[in-house]
Amino acid sequence: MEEIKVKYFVDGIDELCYVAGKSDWIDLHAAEDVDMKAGEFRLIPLGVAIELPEGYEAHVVPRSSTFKNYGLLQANSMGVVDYTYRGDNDQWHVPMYATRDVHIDKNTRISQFRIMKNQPPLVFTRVEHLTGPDRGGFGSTGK
Ligand SMILES: O=c1ccn([C@H]2C[C@H](O)[C@@H](COP(=O)(O)OP(=O)(O)OP(=O)(O)O)O2)c(=O)[nH]1
Repeated sequence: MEEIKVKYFVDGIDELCYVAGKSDWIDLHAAEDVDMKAGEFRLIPLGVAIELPEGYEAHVVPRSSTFKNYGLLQANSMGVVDYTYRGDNDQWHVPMYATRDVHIDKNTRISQFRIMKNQPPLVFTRVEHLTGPDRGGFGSTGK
């Protein structure tokens, strides 16, 4: 098992828990009570900073039930936590947009994350033409 250091910014939220055999995504908790009005945007603190293993990043997405239960949409669709975001003050947050008035209790599980290997270093070379077969452009395969 990979050991990962986690700093908790507040008391009263559950510690991160890897549930073997169910899913390898790990739930994240709101670190404070949150009240939002319909149409409001808020950066909700998740109460943790995490020292990611070298060569990894984390992807943060909503739990499947978050919209149904709270009417919240993650404003950046998916959060990317870089390997370099790993210091004492690098608390994770989730940007949320409220589609209705909502109250969320501190410690509510609103998001989930997993870690992913970084892609290899890339070099981009400008060319006039590509050598691959043409697929027909955006939206060309059907309705
Ligand atoms: O949903 C998110 C997305 C990002 N982050 C943190 C981790 C990430 O490493 C850092 C910066 O994110 P990113 O590079 O995507 O944002 P930016 O808008 O380009 O900001 P920066 O100027 O800090 O790079 O913010 C979160 O806590 N939650």
